[in-house]
Amino acid sequence: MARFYRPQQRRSQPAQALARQQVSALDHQGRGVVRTERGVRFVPGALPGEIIDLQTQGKHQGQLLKLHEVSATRVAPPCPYYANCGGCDLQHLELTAQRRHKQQVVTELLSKFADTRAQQWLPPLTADAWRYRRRVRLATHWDPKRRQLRLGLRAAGSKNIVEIQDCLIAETALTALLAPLRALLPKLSLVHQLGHIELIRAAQRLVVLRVMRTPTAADKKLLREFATQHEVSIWLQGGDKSEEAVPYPLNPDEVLPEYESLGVTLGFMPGDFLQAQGQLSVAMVEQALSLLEVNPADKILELYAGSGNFTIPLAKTGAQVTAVEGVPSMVARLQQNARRFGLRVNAQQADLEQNWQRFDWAQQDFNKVLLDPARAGASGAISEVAKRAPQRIVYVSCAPDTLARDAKTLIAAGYRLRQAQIIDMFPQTHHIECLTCFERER
Ligand SMILES: C[S@@+](CC[C@H](N)C(=O)[O-])C[C@H]1O[C@@H](n2cnc3c(N)ncnc32)[C@H](O)[C@@H]1O
Repeated sequence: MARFYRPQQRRSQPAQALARQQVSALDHQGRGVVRTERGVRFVPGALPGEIIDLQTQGKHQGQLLKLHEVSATRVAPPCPYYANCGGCDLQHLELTAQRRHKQQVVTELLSKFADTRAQQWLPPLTADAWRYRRRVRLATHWDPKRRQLRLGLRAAGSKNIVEIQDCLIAETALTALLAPLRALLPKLSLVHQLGHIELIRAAQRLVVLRVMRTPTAADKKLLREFATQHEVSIWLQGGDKSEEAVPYPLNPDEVLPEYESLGVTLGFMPGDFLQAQGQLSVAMVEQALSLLEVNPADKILELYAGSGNFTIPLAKTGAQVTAVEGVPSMVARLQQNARRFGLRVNAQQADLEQNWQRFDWAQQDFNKVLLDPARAGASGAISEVAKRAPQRIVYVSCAPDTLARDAKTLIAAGYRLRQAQIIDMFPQTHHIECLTCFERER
């Protein structure tokens, strides 16, 4: 019989209490950094300058046990679910300090990974710090014995559901639906086959139910009554279709939902990407166009275009725009949105991490590029962009670590980082959105 080498199971380290430790910094995930005698510990909830007791967890984590000296930037977290939910993991830090921290994180990562710094930091672009999210994903669990529904948010880094009556970062138009949903869902025959539920507030209010089977006629009747009573549009996703199933409206004559971009109203589908905050998204698009200094003579390549949030305002300036997006249905929506305004946009579907030689659109010249990738960044795409040597590049990022990695490629290709700016899209959380503008020097 064949014999295989079996590596020994790594022993987990026993937890240890460490007294009176100094917190030296905040890391890019908003955790306090403590340099103990036996290595660095990352402690959620701890702030720089504080003296704390902590309990070690695993190899590098720590749990905050007691505060001895408290930072002047600490505030009482207003959310009643703060201790269990973990979603708004910076709400114990005063708002201006949160914004300062985010700028510092981007500065440090750019310096560490790209050996560069912004020639100019613009003041953070801000809007409401609470009640700002226009999209909330709720988890559900049905206990058939007790006939009880759990409806809430998934605790950070866990599958546990934290039942909530309110969420202080979600728009009230969405949280107002929590109690009515709690009353409705147990009446549905498919309650035990419910997945997550998404609440969206764009021009309309939407409730998107992930269901593992098609609702019965009685379910549909209840859902329609709910839709009328609460003035929401209900969409269903899943049923007997695949994971990738596109949401479909409960009422077949439902119009396409809409959201606001800069000076335009655009159509989208519930499964499409939508920026977290409405008002700030519009301001961000305006700022990106301003940094790009768009004019009608420009030939612009826009990458990770979604349903056209930046594309349509770009094309409205009279510039020639080629917009590339990976998800085919979003490309179709982008084309629809361009037609809505009688604009000519060269909308293309492509996986931007593939070799660009095979893409016809990539063989043209562009003098400016705007890109807004997902958290993974644009490691393959950014090299292709650099090879084409556009004069100016505006990079919108929701992950400063991948931004810093990609910035390294641009700096090596002869670009300088002219401007950077924090977009405070996710206040109370460690998540960072940031605008950067690169210019070719040589
Ligand atoms: C942060 S969203 C930005 C969307 C749009 N700019 C907006 O403001 O609504 C990133 C987009 O990149 C797309 N995407 C992610 N990876 C991609 C890839 N490898 N190739 C092409 N598109 C991709 C996603 O589908 C998503 O629409």
